[in-house]
Amino acid sequence: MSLLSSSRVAARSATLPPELLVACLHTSTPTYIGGQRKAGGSAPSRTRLVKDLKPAGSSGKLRVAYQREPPPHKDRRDSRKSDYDSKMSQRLSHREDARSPFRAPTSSRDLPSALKLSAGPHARDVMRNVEVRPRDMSKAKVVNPLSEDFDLSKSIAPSSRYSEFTSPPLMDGLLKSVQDILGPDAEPTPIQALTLEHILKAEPRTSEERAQYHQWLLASETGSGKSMAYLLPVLQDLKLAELSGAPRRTDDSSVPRRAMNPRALVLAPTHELTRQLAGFAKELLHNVKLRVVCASRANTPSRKKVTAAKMAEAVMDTPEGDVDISSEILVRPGAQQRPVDLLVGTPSKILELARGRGWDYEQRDAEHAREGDRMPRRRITVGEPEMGLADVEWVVVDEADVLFDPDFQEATRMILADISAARGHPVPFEPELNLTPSEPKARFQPTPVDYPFNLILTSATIPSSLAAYVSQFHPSLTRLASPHLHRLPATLKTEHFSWTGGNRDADIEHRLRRVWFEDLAAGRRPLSKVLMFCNKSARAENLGASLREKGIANVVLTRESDARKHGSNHHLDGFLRDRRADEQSADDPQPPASESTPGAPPASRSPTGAESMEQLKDMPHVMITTSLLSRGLDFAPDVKHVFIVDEPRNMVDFLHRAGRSGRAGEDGKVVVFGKSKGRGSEKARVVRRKVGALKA
Ligand SMILES: Nc1ncnc2c1ncn2[C@@H]1O[C@H](COP(=O)(O)OP(=O)(O)OP(=O)(O)O)[C@@H](O)[C@H]1O
Repeated sequence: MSLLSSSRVAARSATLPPELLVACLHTSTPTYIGGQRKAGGSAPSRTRLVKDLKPAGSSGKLRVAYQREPPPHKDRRDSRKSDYDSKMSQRLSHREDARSPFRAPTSSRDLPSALKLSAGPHARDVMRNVEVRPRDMSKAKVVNPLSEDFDLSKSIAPSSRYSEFTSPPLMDGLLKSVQDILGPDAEPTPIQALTLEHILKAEPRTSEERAQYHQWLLASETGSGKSMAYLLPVLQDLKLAELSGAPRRTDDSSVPRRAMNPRALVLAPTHELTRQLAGFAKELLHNVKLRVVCASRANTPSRKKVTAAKMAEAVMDTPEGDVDISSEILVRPGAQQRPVDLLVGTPSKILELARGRGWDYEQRDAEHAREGDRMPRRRITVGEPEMGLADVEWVVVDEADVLFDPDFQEATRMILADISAARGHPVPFEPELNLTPSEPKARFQPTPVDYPFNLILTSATIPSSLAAYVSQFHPSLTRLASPHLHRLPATLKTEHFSWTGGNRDADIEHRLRRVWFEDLAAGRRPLSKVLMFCNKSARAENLGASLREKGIANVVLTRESDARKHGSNHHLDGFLRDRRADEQSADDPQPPASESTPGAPPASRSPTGAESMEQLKDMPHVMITTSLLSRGLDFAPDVKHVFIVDEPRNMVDFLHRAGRSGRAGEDGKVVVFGKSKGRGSEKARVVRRKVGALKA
């Protein structure tokens, strides 16, 4: 029986007993390798598409469950450590440039339409919730694709007790900063209410409390204020400890003296995000002095990077105790090294600072090989540890589903293990992580890891890989979740745009111009900015060139873009949220709303905003990127539209891409392009149903 036959089986299943049906599928499951169909189930398979077909409940519906087998880790280990940053970029810019070995075949006419969506690493998340009715395949009902991965009922939901940023529990300085940033009437979002209630301490912790460590998972939809939710309790704890004179481990002369000695670390997957997070932490600390350093100097090759010792000295050289990462680090010989409070960086950068340059010897090995060096391949000595980790009491892993995904969890866990060792409580570290319990579920015993510091994991999506990691290694972790997790923000509208069948770039241009015509008609100024997501870098470049030819200025940003190499976020200027610009515009008089549209919302000013279509030739209002920029970045409120130009590979990526707009209660719209008629249109219909299932 071929897979076509999932549909035919489905159609005939009403007459088959379920056990027979399942057995029948299990014995003859076809397998697919790299898109090639192999006969039977005997070939060694990485991707197994059909796992089970069984009746769901009493409705008589059949439910198709799909499973992706994990990749053999060994194959990827060799390259894993080399150039982590570029791989992270690759990974984020999507899993898409390289054909995933887990892709489902897209050509087989026999496949049920739901299977024809190409499958990325989260294929299982996307696929497995398609319920197929025996008699009508076209009306397959889709439930939220992520709802099964993370059981919201096991999480703590927000209560009404912390519905205000009051003081206490928030210290005055932080409260003032929050009000400066969000306005005097700001109220905590649900995830912030949860962290105020469960993580934030109003009084300095006693020495007994300081010896007990906790783990939390913060899960809430995009744009719901998770950064502030974790920064407030961490910064307050650091300040209270400082004020109460709580001892640091490095006060003990037996602990080796090293550079920086941060008390808290925030890990994030991209340099752009680390810079934005560090900037945000500094804003929160406007009235409470603590030292925040961003460790990012972009994706420059390892040998050009600054060392922990140089950074520590540079921290001394600036009045705010802050490093200007865009300038060269000046070393002042003999400068006293004062400790840092909060360090924000990518895992690779933090490892480089902590272990010393050259920790990732495999990268150097690869460089030697590239340069034609005939030296025998050898393991290059790992540098001396430079940055002290003994004082780290807090670690936040932002975008935890990326940093604990199978490709990157090793570097992340390596940092956690290094900190534990530096704090005198080493934990076992296995480079390979097996998240699949070998024992039957009933006998499966989790293997908890007790890190000697407080750990916060946070993400807008908790896919099965992260859920499995958490259950296995942190079974007692406290789950704080917003009730809207795995949903699109309520203020984000969705639209499905159908390709006309002609030139697709022309279709995109047409839709783009409509955005601005609508703005003009409604008297909205400046004109909206648009963020476009493509699946491949080359596609992004081509689309950018095509729009430029039509007189639409745009910025293309992919992992190869030179603009990313300068160690600052200037390449994102005009698109990222910039509060200083917002404040300036608030001081400016507002232009009157168009007379032709009485009642139109007041227009806002932006230093980079175009007021007319003519200005769009010179002023980029379009940013074209891959999923590289889909994670965590807080785009400006005038980024009112997100265009998903290529079919989303999975719903996790879709949520993050779409969530760059409609943030913090702002209006936004996500436009999903797809085919509505003819061959291939079934894919778009499936996407449409899945997107519908994500609506708030
Ligand atoms: N209580 C609040 N009220 C209004 N706006 C808020 C509040 N808290 C945070 N914000 C704003 O919401 C925006 C989004 O916040 P943030 O980037 O932390 O979201 P996030 O949940 O981390 O999103 P993502 O999942 O995309 O990373 C920021 O501009 C922030 O200033």
